[in-house]
Amino acid sequence: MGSVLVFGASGQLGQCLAHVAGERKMDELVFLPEAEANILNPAGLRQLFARYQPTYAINCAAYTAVDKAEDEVDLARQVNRDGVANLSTLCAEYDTTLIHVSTDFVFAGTGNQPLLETDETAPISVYGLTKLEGEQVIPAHTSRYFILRTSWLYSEYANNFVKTMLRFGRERDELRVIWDQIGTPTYAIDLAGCILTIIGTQSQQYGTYHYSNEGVTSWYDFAVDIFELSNTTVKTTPIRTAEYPTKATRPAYSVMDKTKAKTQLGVAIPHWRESLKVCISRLPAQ
Ligand SMILES: NC(=O)C1=CN([C@@H]2O[C@H](COP(=O)(O)OP(=O)(O)OC[C@H]3O[C@@H](n4cnc5c(N)ncnc54)[C@H](OP(=O)(O)O)[C@@H]3O)[C@@H](O)[C@H]2O)C=CC1
Ligand SMILES: Cc1cn([C@H]2C[C@H](O)[C@@H](COP(=O)(O)OP(=O)(O)O[C@H]3O[C@@H](C)C(=O)[C@@H](O)[C@H]3O)O2)c(=O)[nH]c1=O
Repeated sequence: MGSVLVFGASGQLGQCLAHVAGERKMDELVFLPEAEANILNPAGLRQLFARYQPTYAINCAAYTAVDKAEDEVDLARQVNRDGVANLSTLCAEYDTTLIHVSTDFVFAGTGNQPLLETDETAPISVYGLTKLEGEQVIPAHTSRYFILRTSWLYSEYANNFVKTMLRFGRERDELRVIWDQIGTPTYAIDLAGCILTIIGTQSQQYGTYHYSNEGVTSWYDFAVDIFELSNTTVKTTPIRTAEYPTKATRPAYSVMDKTKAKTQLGVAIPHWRESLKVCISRLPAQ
């Protein structure tokens, strides 16, 4: 096995990949934080590809500030589209398989049935639009790619909804959380495991996949379970999206169907509540 370059290594998913690669004793991964590999710098990227001749490139680098993206359209597009194009070009040139991560926010979220990979995309936010544009540039350069669309990532690393809720639970008397946005949380450790399974099995089932944990919930119900599993007592009130105004609009329904990932990649997917228990047990008690 040749080397595996991980871009955006200091973000949440990058750190989860380091965790799982350590557990699986996969020492071919090279973790590249933005300071060592800016995906907007083609010359710097080229030097890395020339030096490592990677078999795989995993792209965890992204502009993920959903509300801020509404005001920083150009920057979001540069990172989420142009950076992906830079990586795809080099992957084609160096015979490198690209594993890229995308989002449920490529969908409008107006339906009520689990979304298939072939369902129509229609993003309703700048973040979602630029992530879709990133998906679309890849096949123009290479056919050896995996695009994994995931949703509601959380883990013990970096900033995420679980850690925000636990902090608010300590700091506030009452929380108001949206209950009319429905989706599935994903433990980023499980997603990292899926990515490393693709590499470990040298899968050639290229294409676009949905990968979240199993099950369905709302942000409100997710918050209630976070508090229950962490023995946190805080009044939590369900509210409608309209009562929590944000700059970006989020999909109302973004549950994804994972049949393709389970059958073609052979990955087992835990239920979100089981994975949440694992994450909470690993977070330091406050
Ligand atoms: N977080 C979530 O809930 C979800 C995330 N996703 C997708 O999953 C992937 C991983 O997300 P996650 O780990 O949570 O996100 P993070 O925001 O935690 O990590 C993204 C990383 O990318 C880095 N980065 C930004 N710009 C560049 C650049 N030009 N060159 C190199 N690195 C850069 C960031 O560095 P810095 O912090 O220094 O800017 C950060 O370390 C992304 O593609 C995201 O779109 C999909 C669904 C849900
Ligand atoms: C903090 C907070 C959030 N919310 C709502 C707002 C929002 O609808 C939802 C989640 O809020 P957050 O800001 O944590 O997460 P958000 O940035 O919307 O999360 C998204 O990030 C991008 C990167 C993705 O790709 C998506 O899959 C999704 O995970 O919870 C409340 O209702 N009450 C609260 O106190």
